[in-house]
Amino acid sequence: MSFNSLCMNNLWRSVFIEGNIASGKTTCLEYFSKTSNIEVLTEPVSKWRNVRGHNPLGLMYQDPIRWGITLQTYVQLTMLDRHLSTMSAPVRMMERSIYSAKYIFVENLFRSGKMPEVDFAVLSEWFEWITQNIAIPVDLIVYLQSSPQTCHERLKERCREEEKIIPLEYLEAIHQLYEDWLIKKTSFNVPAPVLVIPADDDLQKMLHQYEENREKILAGSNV
Ligand SMILES: Nc1ncnc2c1ncn2[C@@H]1O[C@H](COP(=O)(O)OP(=O)(O)O)[C@@H](O)[C@H]1O
Ligand SMILES: Cc1cn([C@H]2C[C@H](O)[C@@H](COP(=O)(O)O)O2)c(=O)[nH]c1=O
Repeated sequence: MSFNSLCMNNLWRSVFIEGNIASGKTTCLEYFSKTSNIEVLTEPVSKWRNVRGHNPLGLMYQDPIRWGITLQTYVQLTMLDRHLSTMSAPVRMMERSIYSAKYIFVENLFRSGKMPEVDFAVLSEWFEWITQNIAIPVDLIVYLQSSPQTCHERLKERCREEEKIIPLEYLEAIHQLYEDWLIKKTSFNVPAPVLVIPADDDLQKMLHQYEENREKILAGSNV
């Protein structure tokens, strides 16, 4: 689809790229960032690692019961900021969303007993207020569906300091929450159609899959 036809038909599209930690989201976005007329918004992980000299991501992994609420409050704010920023191209591809922050990561902390009930209640009130009062545009969710084992391998290879202590079981829990949300659709509201891309393959095969799905992604449609 050409830039002109997208603009003329007022077809501005917002696509979330979802998936487990180290499933390949950033790599996928880097690939599409080479395409003109696509705006790519990666996750603000650098902010989560450094807010005014503090590292809430690192603190959360060290002591989730104490610092989970701190990280997740900041994740929610920075995601909302990303969602509400003015689009600079007819297609926006954004890494994760305010939805996955809540439905996957906050949920996982709470279910695993690592977030006190009062912290979960306060975050939930914030989340519900935001999503009921502020329009968050989304046309399509692309789910990079990878096995927790693959993610574990890639995570070790990437070697982000804060994540060195993540065990396979953590990735399995995140995987299950993603599957319940986006595949089985049994846990939470899914705010847009879902396009599933299997993501265990090597890089070359993944690039091929991205090409095969390019038109759907540009059109913001899973059919
Ligand atoms: N298809 C792939 N095969 C092998 N390694 C990959 C593949 N895609 C990404 N990687 C590597 O795995 C690590 C995590 O990828 P990344 O794109 O950062 O994942 P995410 O953004 O989902 O956390 C990086 O080191 C990246 O180079
Ligand atoms: C959205 C979100 C993320 N995190 C953590 C999980 C990872 O350690 C990083 C994000 O890295 P990725 O390679 O982009 O998956 O942030 C979190 O703890 N809570 C969240 O809501």
